[in-house]
Amino acid sequence: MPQPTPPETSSPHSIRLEAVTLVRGNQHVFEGLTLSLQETRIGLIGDNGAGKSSLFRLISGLDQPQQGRVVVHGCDTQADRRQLSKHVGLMFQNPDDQIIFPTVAEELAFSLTARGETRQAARQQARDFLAQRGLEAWAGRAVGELSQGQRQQVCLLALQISEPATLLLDEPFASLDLLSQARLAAQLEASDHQILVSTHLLEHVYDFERVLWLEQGKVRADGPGREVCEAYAENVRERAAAERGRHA
Ligand SMILES: Nc1ncnc2c1ncn2[C@@H]1O[C@H](COP(=O)(O)OP(=O)(O)OP(=O)(O)O)[C@@H](O)[C@H]1O
Repeated sequence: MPQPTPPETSSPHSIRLEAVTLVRGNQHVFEGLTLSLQETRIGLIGDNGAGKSSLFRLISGLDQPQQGRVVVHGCDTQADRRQLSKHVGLMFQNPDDQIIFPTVAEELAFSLTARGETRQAARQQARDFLAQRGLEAWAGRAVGELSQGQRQQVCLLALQISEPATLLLDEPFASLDLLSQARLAAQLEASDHQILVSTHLLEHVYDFERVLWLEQGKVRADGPGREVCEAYAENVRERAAAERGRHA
């Protein structure tokens, strides 16, 4: 008997941008960008304004392209919006853009109610999830009284509890102290999710199997983390030296 063709959603890690044009304000951020992202660990690097956050906004369905399409694990981000949260979760660069609820447990529970859990079950699961990580004391804490780095941790926990197949982490190390950075790096290494990380701290993506260097909405380099990070760092050194020369 012929076997049915498996749906595209069965592909474990598959994100495709097909000839995507994105305009934000009056800025053409991407023009005809085509990308296939299947590796388990992918880093995004590049100057401020290169398009890293915009790429995450497209993949998570927050922004829609003016042309082309974005397909995440078989879900078209425009046509299948309701399915998308199962497949992809975005941790914002600024936790205050993500957090809605006054307490940590409520914020985590929201990730579950958004996926159909009852409020009571979601609250209990949130408390259990925190307790499993030795963070039971955080459950009732007011988010507004946490530090920026702690709020970032809450955002990551809120993503992890809902277990999307792909995590998009926008500068997750930016506000963390060194020990917290090391903890997060170890956590990411141990995770079996597909994880895309945008960062200016190159050491955190240096060993990734794939890193994209974005420059003004285009892919300037794409390859193993070590090669791409070294090429970008060299380019930055050259530009900094040229600037020093001009000001001398
Ligand atoms: N809310 C917005 N409205 C209009 N244009 C925007 C908006 N946010 C970003 N842009 C533009 O989109 C382009 C890409 O910005 P994006 O935030 O994606 O860059 P980035 O690589 O994430 O930068 P950073 O390293 O500073 O976070 C920039 O030219 C920026 O001016």
